[in-house]
Amino acid sequence: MSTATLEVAPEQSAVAHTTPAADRVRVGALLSEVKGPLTLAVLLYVVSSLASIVPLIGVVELTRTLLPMAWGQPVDADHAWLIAWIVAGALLVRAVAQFSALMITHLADADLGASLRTRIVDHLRVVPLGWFGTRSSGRVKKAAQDDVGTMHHLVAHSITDMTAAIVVPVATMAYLLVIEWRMALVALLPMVAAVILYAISLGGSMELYQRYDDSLAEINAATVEYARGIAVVKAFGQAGRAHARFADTCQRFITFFGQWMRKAGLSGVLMEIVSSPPVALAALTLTGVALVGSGVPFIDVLPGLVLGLGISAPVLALGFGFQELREAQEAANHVGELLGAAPMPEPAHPREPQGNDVDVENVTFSYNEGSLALDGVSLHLRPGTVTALVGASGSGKSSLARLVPRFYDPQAGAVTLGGVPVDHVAGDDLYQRVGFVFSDDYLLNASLRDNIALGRPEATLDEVRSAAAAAQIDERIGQLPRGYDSVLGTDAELSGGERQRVAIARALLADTPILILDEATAFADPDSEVAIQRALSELVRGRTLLVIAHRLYTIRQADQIAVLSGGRIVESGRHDDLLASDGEYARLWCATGSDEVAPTHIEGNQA
Ligand SMILES: Nc1ncnc2c1ncn2[C@@H]1O[C@H](COP(=O)(O)OP(=O)(O)OP(=O)(O)O)[C@@H](O)[C@H]1O
Repeated sequence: MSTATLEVAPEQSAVAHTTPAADRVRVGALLSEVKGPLTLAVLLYVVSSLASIVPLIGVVELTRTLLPMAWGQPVDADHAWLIAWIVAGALLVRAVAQFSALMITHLADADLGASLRTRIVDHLRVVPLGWFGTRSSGRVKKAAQDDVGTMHHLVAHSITDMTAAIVVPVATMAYLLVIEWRMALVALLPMVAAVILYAISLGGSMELYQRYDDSLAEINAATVEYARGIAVVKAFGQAGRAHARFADTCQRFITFFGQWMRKAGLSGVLMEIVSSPPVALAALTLTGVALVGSGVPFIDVLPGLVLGLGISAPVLALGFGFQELREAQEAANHVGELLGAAPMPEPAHPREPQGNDVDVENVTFSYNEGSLALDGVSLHLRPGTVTALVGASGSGKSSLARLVPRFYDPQAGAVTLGGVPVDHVAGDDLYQRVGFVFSDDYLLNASLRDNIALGRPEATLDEVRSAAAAAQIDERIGQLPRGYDSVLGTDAELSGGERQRVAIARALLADTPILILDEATAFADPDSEVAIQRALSELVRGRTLLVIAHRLYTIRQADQIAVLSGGRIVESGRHDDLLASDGEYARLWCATGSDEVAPTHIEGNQA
């Protein structure tokens, strides 16, 4: 391995993580769609590589033809011209073949990049909404951007470079063996030595590469953590400790890298030295002189001197090629992992819900094979009523709420909408009936008008404005320099509470009969609590609302309160009845709810 190949690898491999075996994808499988153009490019590179040797052979043959001049003998001028024309022709063929091959590989790369990105984006449309968590945007960015970029180098350059690195030495060797086999063998020696040293430096390298990737990932994570948390750690007077942790991580990497260099570096440096042109030239010159001294004609030694360098020089290119192949394999694994995410099955024969009753029937759900997030839960949401889910942190409120818009499918039991299991309702139909405002609600990098009209792109500006007015955000948008045309993040920045009101305006305009709301979201910004509360009162009117309640005082008037504990509904009823029964709700109320001064609350539709 060359020292160059040991230099800091591209960033993308630094954040690599171990891919589950099931999701590993061979690079070849990803490249299969550009197999035709790549094969053509490789063939053209074979031609170009062979053509690149011709001028060197031409020099030898020209010398052979013109050598008689040195002794004052006539030369065959026609033959000399023929060689010159063949050399010129070969140079032309080489240029055309190389240019065509590179054109083909770059076009194939563009096709492959577009196709992989399209496959990734298409696949994101069918994965369950629950797949999109905190890590998902990073994973998608890495696969669609970094990993597809890594494939670019392989497709556009490495495959052709490696073709040349194999064809040139093999063809040169064949030619030299025919002319003077001893020069051929000496020319081969540096390559053999380089390959042995490369194998030595590769010993255990897969494990070392993995450790290298892991170490870089650790440094990346430590850097991000340090940069993100610096305000907090400084405020708590712990900047020194945080820095020390970061410095420790770097030191561990330096120690590991030093050990690796000591182990693999020496053979890497030796490999570079033995495959370098001066070493090969020295060996060939000494051999040539010895052969001429023993009576071999100089003209038979000359080809070895002129072409011998071409045998060992490509070893480095092969080393780089293998390194790039390894990185492409890593990238292919990440892309495969993303494309392997199980899609949310769409019903083959969708059914139309009859009405807007939501029934959760004896549902059991877990995120993984560990503990159950929901255990035998049943709940009925009557149209036009407000149901609140309450319970301690981790009791399963969000999990239950997210089953209705099919973020996940339960392992047992069913969630039905209008009498039809939600997994039998077409996705578009489901989202026209069920809307949600969750804490991680995302506003697009688009105009406020487009953000609000997301669910109804055909809505007029007046409709958008009246939804915004009901959500108590119209006035604030009016104050922005470009009003409803303001683009978030470019023309306008909004506070957390204001963003929430935009999300509520969006839900209002989408006008779904069923709405699921994370109340913590709605009250994220205390300053705008009253404004948001007014917006919510609009939202509730005439709709079925399922609210994940964190502040009990806000849901005292709810039509139904379901109390969750350890993934089970342990109580349900209205506020007064639940208090009277002196159970879990009464305990929660005493612990939190009754202490609050309630400026506002969500009114039940039937209250
Ligand atoms: N994406 C996830 N992957 C794995 N486990 C999860 C995931 N989300 C939640 N859980 C687990 O499922 C259980 C129920 O969590 P859930 O978020 O539904 O509770 P919650 O009552 O909404 O909590 P909180 O009030 O803190 O938001 C918890 O044990 C939680 O750790």
